[in-house]
Amino acid sequence: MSQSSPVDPAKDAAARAAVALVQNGMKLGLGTGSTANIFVDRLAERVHAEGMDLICASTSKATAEQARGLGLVVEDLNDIGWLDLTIDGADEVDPDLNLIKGGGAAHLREKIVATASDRMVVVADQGKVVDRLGAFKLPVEVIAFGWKTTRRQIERALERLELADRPVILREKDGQPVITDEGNLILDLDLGQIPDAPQLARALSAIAGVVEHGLFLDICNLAIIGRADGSVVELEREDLQ
Ligand SMILES: O=C[C@H](O)[C@H](O)[C@H](O)COP(=O)(O)O
Repeated sequence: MSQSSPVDPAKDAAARAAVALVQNGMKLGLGTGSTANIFVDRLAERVHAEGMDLICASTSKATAEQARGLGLVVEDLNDIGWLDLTIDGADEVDPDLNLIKGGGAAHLREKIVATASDRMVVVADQGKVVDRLGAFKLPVEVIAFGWKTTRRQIERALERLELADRPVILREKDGQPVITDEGNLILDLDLGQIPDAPQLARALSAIAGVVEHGLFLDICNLAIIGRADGSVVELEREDLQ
């Protein structure tokens, strides 16, 4: 996180509230993206102020570099084994704490880390809260080999789910395909609205060439939503059942 640019107060409020959940000795998953980056900054401040002893697993090369640069201990998930808590951002959060993630192309590692954790907590600003998932284009990580065929299979699956003619777009940056940390491509599904997220998740996971989609269903335990005035609202799964 660059400290030269002003920190978004809503993201900062959520990040600070999340740092308070961290306990000494924890094995902690670190997310990816601008809100997760602020969390890592605030976490490092507390770790140094209090002499905390943490071991972190990162969801991306970028976050690992940031965290190590701030003096945090980052180890391979294989060596850590299981995590107490993961804190990560999200692109959309619905009322059941289902998420769309992957706007930063990191959702594959993010899902592995989140599901290897006792708890996953999302930090986000109010703008990420939606009634129904799908306005944010759903990221799907695919193998580069035969990716156009995989795209066609995705389009066919969408047709079967009565989501025909929704654009499936290869993500590019500076005119080049975005390559994930795992060396794959990202297809963004412009769905507008997702009527049945579990059904879509199953359909995408069944396609050869799809590595992972950005739907995080029944994974998040708590969402800390920051507001511009610096206040936060906490949405817990238990509250919603
Ligand atoms: O791949 C990226 C991640 O899923 C991010 O956590 C997500 O895109 C949210 O990022 P930000 O906090 O920058 O909005």
